[in-house]
Amino acid sequence: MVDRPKKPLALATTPGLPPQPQVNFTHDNSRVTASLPTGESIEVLLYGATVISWKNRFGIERLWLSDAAKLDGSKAVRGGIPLVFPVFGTAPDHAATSKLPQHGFARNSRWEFLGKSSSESTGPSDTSVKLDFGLSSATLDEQAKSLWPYTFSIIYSVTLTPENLSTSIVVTNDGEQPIEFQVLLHTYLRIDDISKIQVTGLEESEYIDKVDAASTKTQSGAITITGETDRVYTPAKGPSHPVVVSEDGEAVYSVVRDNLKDVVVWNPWQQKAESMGDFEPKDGYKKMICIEAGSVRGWTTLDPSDAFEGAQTISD
Ligand SMILES: O=P(O)(O)OC[C@H]1O[C@H](O)[C@H](O)[C@@H](O)[C@@H]1O
Repeated sequence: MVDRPKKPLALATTPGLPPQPQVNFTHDNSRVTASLPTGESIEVLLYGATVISWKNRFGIERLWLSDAAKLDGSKAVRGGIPLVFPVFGTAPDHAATSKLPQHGFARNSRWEFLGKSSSESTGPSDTSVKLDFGLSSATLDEQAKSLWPYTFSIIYSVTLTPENLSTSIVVTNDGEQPIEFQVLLHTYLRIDDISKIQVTGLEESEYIDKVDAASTKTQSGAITITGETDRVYTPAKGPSHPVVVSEDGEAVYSVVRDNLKDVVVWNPWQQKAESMGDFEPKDGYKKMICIEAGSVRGWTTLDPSDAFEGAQTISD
């Protein structure tokens, strides 16, 4: 049988109104996909609301996803953009989150798909699409609820435009006691060759070096990756100052943050990649770098009825 290209889903038009932007969209029990008239596309699993694919208009994948990543809900996805909430790593000394698994429950929970909206300003060439996902104490599974018994709701929005991908999180405290949390957008960016990578935008910033006894250091110059790297930066420049990943001197990604004060830079390198059962191929560490926007040094306190919003925009 010959594989025919799928026909774009034409959205209904109403006489008198301009035609709706044409976004190709699918939604089933496990994932949501969308693509723009200009060719860019995204794929999001309901498990963890994990973005597992972001392709540019030429169909080239921008996110790294392990060949051995579990996509069936049995384990957090190794790759894409897992969402870390309400704890980064583990926090044995922080009573409220001490019982939670590494990186919390958001990446292991099944999210609800709340809907999509698309918009255009001048025509199909600038159509964008936003997908909204929800997780709350009402939909959280019993086990996670028993480990973190707060009343909350989260809306996570993934917006694709021809120029960039944005992910934003809004956490609301619907309960009667303050909530303390950490949050991180754990983005695995796909690159060609780690030895040619430079990360700029974090010069003069203080960081915690997790591979050197959590010592505090100050970045001098651009970051290059020559071994296992696991650092929590608190950027010296504001969130709108981009963190740029360059390959062979050419900027390949730029990450701008909104209300996310920290940036984690992670590459497991050879030995750690070997030790992770779901990391394939084993030399895949040469093809990825995690630039993770979040708020993970200390805790964000959310009073009853308050909401926190944080976002990142990645341009390629
Ligand atoms: O293996 P995971 O639980 O997905 O964590 C993967 C990595 O996430 C972050 O980048 C942390 O800083 C690392 O210490 C951790 O190894």
